Amino acid sequence: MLDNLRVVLVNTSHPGNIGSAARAMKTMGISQLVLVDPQEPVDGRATAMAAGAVDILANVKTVPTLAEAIADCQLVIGTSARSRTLQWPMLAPKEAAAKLFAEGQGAQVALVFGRERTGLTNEELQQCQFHVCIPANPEYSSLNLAMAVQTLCYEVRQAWLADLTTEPLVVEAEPLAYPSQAELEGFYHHLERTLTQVGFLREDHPGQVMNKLRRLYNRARPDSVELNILRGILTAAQRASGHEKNS
Ligand SMILES: C[S@@+](CC[C@H](N)C(=O)[O-])C[C@H]1O[C@@H](n2cnc3c(N)ncnc32)[C@H](O)[C@@H]1O
Repeated sequence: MLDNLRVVLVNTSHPGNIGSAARAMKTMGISQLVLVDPQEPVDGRATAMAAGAVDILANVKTVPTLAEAIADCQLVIGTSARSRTLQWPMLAPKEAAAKLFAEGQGAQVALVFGRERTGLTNEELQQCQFHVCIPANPEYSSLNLAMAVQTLCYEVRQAWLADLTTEPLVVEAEPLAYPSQAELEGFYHHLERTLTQVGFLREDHPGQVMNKLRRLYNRARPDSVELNILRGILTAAQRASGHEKNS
C-alpha cells in the first residue's frame, strides 16, 4: 500500500524543507513525492537535508497545480495546523492514517501539505475530502513542515505494521469504487453550471453555496455509480430547462 500513497507539498519556499520531508518519508517507507509549484527547485540544499533519501528527490514529480497533483487520487487528505472559517470533515491523525492505508490498497491516495508560512489556502483545502490536524499545543500548534510530514507518515506506517500482524478479514462484499479527484471536479463543474443555468446560482454573486455543496458531497462521499446518477440528474435538469448538456 505504501507505494500508492503520495505526499504532496504545495508551493514550498525553501528547498531544504523538500529534502527534510523526503528524509522523513523514507524513514517511514513512503516514496512518492509530488511538488506543486515550488518557489525554488530541488537543489544542493534539498540534497543535503535529504541525506540518504536522495532517491526520493531523484524521482520527485513537479506539477503546476494541486488539481494536477491529485487528479487520479480516490482519497485526498489535506493537513492544517488551525481550523478554518468553513469547517470540513476532520480526522485525527490515526483515523487519517487508517483511511489512507485502507483505501491505498487498491487506489492512489494523497496527503497534502501547505506552505511553510501560510499553509494551504481555503480553495486548496476544499479540494480535499478530509482534513487532518495534529493535536499539538493549542498555544503553538504549527509544526515545521518536515516534522508534520514525519508525524503523519509515522501514523500511516503504524497502520501498515498493525495490518501485517493481524489475520486478514474475510471480505464478503465488493469494495466500493470511489471516483477520482478529476471525476469529482468534473461533477462540481457540472453542478455549478446547472445551478447557474436554472437560476439558483448568480454568476455575478455565487457566494459560498458551491463550497458548502462540496462539503456536503464530501460528507456523503458518493461512490462512482452514485456520482453517475447525480450527473444524470443534472443533465436531465439542463435538458428540462432548455439547456444543452455541455452549454
Ligand atoms: C509551518 S506549517 C504552516 C502554518 C500556517 N501558519 C498554517 O496555519 O497552516 C506548514 C505545513 O505543515 C503542516 N502542519 C504544521 N502543523 C500542523 C498540524 N498541527 N497539523 C497538521 N498539519 C500541520 C501543514 O501542512 C502546514 O500547511
